Amino acid sequence: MFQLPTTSEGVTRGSNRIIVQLLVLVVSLALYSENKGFSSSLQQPVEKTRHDDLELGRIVSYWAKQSDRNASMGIFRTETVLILVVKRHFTGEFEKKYEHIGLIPWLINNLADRECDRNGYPWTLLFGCASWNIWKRRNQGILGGGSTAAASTVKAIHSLTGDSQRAIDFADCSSHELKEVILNRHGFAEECLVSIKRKGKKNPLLSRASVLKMAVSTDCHKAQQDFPKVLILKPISFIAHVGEQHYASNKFTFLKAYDSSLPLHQFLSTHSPSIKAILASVGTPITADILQLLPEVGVVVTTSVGLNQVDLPECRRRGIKVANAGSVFSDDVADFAVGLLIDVLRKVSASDGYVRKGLWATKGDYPLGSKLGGKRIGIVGLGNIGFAVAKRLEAFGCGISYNSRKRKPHVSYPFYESVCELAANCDVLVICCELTDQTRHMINKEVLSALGKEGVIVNIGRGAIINEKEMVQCLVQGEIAGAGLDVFENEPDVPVELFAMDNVVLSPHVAVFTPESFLDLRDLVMGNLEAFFSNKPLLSEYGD
Ligand SMILES: O=CC(=O)O
Repeated sequence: MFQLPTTSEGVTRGSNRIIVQLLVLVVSLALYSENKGFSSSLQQPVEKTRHDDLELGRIVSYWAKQSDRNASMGIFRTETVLILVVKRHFTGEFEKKYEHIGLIPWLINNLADRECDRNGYPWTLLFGCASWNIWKRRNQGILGGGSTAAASTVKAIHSLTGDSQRAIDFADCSSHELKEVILNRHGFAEECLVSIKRKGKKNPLLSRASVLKMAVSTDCHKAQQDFPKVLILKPISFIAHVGEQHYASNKFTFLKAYDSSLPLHQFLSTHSPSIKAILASVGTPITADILQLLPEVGVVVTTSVGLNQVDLPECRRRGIKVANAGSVFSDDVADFAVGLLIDVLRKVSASDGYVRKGLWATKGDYPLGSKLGGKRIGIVGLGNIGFAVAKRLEAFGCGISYNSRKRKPHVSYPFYESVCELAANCDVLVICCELTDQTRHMINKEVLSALGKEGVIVNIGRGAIINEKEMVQCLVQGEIAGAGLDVFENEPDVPVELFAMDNVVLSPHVAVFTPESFLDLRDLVMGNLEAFFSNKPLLSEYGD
């Protein structure tokens, strides 16, 4: 049975009821909130129910799903905070079960009060959930789980959102022994204690809630000032996708240049002493000019696999570490590459358009596509992604050969030192390499001519690896058979000639993105930043 750490049975039962109400409320909230607003019925006390461990597990599981779904649909995003408090013996099991949402590791790392409570109850954190909106609307504190709960919750809220005002608003509760718990057990600042004592003397009626507010205010403010900053220059779409609350840490805070009205130059100069790291996406150039303004930066963490947006030589010169998205996208992007190839060969999109336009009935059958099995595939760049593409196409019965900077000693596929030679011996080229000075426009007219009239090119690397003008010309003149393109030289601009071609399949640089890979990316990004701030090796440090 799930129990609360209170001194008497009566209080325990009372607290249990509040927790149960809270749980039911949040589950209801998840159900009601989608496009419906919050029903007033949510404010009614709910019937007392017995929740054993199984029930608790089910609720957590339900919530985990809701929270995933809502994060990916962008409904709750920053509005909802989940704070879980589980018995100590739960944690190992939960850690495994819910590691995909990163919640339990977050709790374990971030909530300090994991030891037994002072009554010796062998469990750790409080279970509670809340939505800012609903609590703000009701203007009511929620914390019925005792002082430990109150303090944990407030700390968690601050850590999750990095927003002390929210934590303070939230803390408007009347819980027992807050002062003792917050000041002594949670290590709030000494000056805060002094100030509270002074105020308390002047006003003996000073509420516990005010004490908590002051304590949190001082602590949060201090903590926020002390945290080193991670600079974000432009909005990163996948953070919004996963939900910004999943990017909180007690080791650093995010500093968003795009939220400031200051010109970038001025903004960077103002904050440069506290900026120790940069988080950048694929569309955010990290140039020598920017790095020059940020002498304290020690790491650039990117949300992309490709690093062509980062001035790598300048980072090397300055001793700045660089971490990329490692292999989190490899499977998704490899699936997509195979999808593009099948689409081009078997004319999936083209015949879809044919049916939709009603041409099947009027013009008869659509021209047949060509078989994938047996095709000779040339992989350009046999890294994680190239290898994943090769494995998949091997399973379709294709023959694989490759070109890479170097021959891979443990790979049995035939290796071609020259990409032109590879093209001459293949039916399909799949571009999986990085964009560098060496690979820019590596796929030119000569390579495409070597690929030949029956040849197909698939590009999920970077647009500029192909000389786009020459490729378009080859397609227009029928010098190659088709193309599957996820990336382009000047995104989001796509050569208009391609729009009319049935033998070309286009997608808007999405090959890497799935909600599932975003969650993995979140863990990797946070892991890299946390590692940097703890002086540990980065999880996906880029080395060439
Ligand atoms: O294109 C996307 C990436 O490099 O991750």
